[in-house]
Amino acid sequence: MSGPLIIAVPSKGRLQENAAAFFARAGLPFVQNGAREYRARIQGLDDVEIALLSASEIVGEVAAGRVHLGITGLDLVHESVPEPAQRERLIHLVQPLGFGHADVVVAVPKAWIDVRAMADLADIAHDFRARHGRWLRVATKYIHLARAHFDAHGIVDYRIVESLGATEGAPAAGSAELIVDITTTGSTLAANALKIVEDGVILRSEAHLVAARGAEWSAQNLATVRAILDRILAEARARAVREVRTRLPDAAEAGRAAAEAFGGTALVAEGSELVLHCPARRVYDCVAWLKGRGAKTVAVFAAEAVFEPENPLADRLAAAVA
Ligand SMILES: Nc1ncnc2c1ncn2[C@@H]1O[C@H](COP(=O)(O)OP(=O)(O)OP(=O)(O)O)[C@@H](O)[C@H]1O
Ligand SMILES: O=P(O)(O)OC[C@H]1O[C@H](OP(=O)(O)OP(=O)(O)O)[C@H](O)[C@@H]1O
Ligand SMILES: [Mg+2]
Repeated sequence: MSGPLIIAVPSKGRLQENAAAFFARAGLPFVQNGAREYRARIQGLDDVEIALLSASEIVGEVAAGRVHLGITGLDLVHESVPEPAQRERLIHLVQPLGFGHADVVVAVPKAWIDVRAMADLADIAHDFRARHGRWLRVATKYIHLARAHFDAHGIVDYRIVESLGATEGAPAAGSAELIVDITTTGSTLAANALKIVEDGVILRSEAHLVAARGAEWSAQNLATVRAILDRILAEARARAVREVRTRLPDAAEAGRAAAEAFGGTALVAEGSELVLHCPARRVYDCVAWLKGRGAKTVAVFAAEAVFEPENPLADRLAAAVA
């Protein structure tokens, strides 16, 4: 028998709650695995093991092929495996998850009124060195992302000061002149009197489900991952549709026309019975249209899951790890 499918999920920090909620929504709730706090299981799936790690450790585990799947931020994926060809070879992006949005940005003191774009920063960096006899210092934990962006803008007169926390405080503390860090609402930057440089957005990040191309994927692991992705997709599809039920004398004809008009699907259109799946955002247009055709009672339901025969996420993943 092959080993379990291992999924690494953030155990702390910004992504933890959302990651657990994401699996729970798909009907895949975590249950604690006895006394081993850093391990959990998914209820009902015996051949899955959840490894609870920090978001940054997860990228390393995925890149090394020690886990099959992981949830982590795109910023960490790019920072941990900066070289594009290598990243492509090691990590398959299964799906963006719609949470954990954060931009990696270059930010300078608001008081630097002459610095608006990266080009201004290049001028300042050069002058700074001539004037102070030392390099401009950039505080960051995104060392590779910062270097690549500075390179791309032809900035060479600077030095990176590695920061492991409270990076935004570095300029005021005098340990660096500017920073590269993530921001979401901008409030931490504002509180520290920093502003984003115009072309200083290095990466727009979001939490992703990622797969390890270098892990050992047994046929059983692939089947399990397909079952998991089936449920994830079914939940996402369900959120996007409403089920509309009614009776009409010409249900078959009305079903065809409604499906075409609203971009939906007629699930049942026989005799006088009509069951439609309609995009959620168009559901009331669809109801009005059915009433216009003579429908009396029209009932609208939210679906819990909508399973379809095809699973493009699982197909792409299988191809990526083949
Ligand atoms: N303010 C934020 N809003 C939304 N997502 C964020 C925010 N800050 C960070 N993230 C995302 O969550 C990831 C993990 O950040 P977080 O600060 O939770 O990690 P951490 O637990 O501090 O990790 P470590 O201790 O390894 O640095 C980030 O890399 C980013 O993708
Ligand atoms: O733009 P904002 O909405 O203000 O968010 C940005 C801040 O959030 C993150 O820090 P976090 O609170 O996770 O603390 P940490 O640095 O200890 O990880 C990030 O490192 C920024 O400091
Ligand atoms: Mg943080």
